[in-house]
Amino acid sequence: MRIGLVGLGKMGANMRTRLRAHDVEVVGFDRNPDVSDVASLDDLVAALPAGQRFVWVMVPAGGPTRDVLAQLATLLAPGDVVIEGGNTHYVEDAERAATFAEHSIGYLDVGVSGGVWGLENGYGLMVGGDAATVERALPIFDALRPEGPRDEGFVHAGAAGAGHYTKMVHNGIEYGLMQAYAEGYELLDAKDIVTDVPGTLKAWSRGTVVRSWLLELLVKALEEDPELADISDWVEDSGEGRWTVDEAIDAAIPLPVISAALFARFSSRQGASPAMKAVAALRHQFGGHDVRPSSPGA
Ligand SMILES: O=C(O)[C@H](O)[C@@H](O)[C@H](O)[C@H](O)COP(=O)(O)O
Repeated sequence: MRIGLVGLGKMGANMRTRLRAHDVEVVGFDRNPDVSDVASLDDLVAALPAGQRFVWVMVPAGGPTRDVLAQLATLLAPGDVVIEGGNTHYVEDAERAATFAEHSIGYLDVGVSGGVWGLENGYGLMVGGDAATVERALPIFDALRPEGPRDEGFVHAGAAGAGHYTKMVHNGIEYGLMQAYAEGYELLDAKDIVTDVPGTLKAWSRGTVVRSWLLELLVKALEEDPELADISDWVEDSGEGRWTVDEAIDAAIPLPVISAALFARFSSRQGASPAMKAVAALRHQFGGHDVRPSSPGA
């Protein structure tokens, strides 16, 4: 089997390597000529058999993905299939699938988890789209997913959008889990009677109820930098957590843990908190309680 792969950044380049190692021929295109197999998207499309093409798109979500999909819509032929593997907001998928369907081009949305470790461990895959198209693409998914039973690492989760929806919820859970481990780490670190924090976390990685891959990664991070001295406390977010919380609000489903984890990231970016200044000012107003002077620049 031979497929096209658009986007050869951190994720796409590793996926190309894994696909090739599993006997899937890959024609990769990236705007960076140093990593690209072909000079243009047109060349990628020309290198694949018309009507049987699979083109996996792995470029940043939002504008870059939309641009590539718009170009593919003009280049592909009936029978071809587009697989969109970025961290796209699921609300975009149904319309895209319908637009491609008007040209008899298949469209699958795929949530891809595993980060830079996916090359070695395989990628967790969550797929949305129609069953016949998913069936046709199974050899690609089988090459990318972890070794072992297909249903432990791959799911056809439902209709168009279900792949990105399930990845969104997965990422919301990821926010909550990371926050819980991080808070536990801080509490351990603050206690003088606990003299081996990294050792405690490492010990938890086998046998305990809270063992997990994220915990192993925290142990690894502390082995590399025991005080996390080289890492600032600023935490970005790429949108998945916000979409998860938006979705919960729409459905009136309480998500206290995931929301708190999202808001903790926002707090991480505030040098000084206007809200907490206001709380201190109010305590001072009604109770005459002491306030601390602000430090310069805060
Ligand atoms: O499952 C995964 O492999 C990760 O979730 C991956 O997709 C990526 O690292 C996150 O999207 C980062 O998301 P935030 O920037 O929102 O933390």
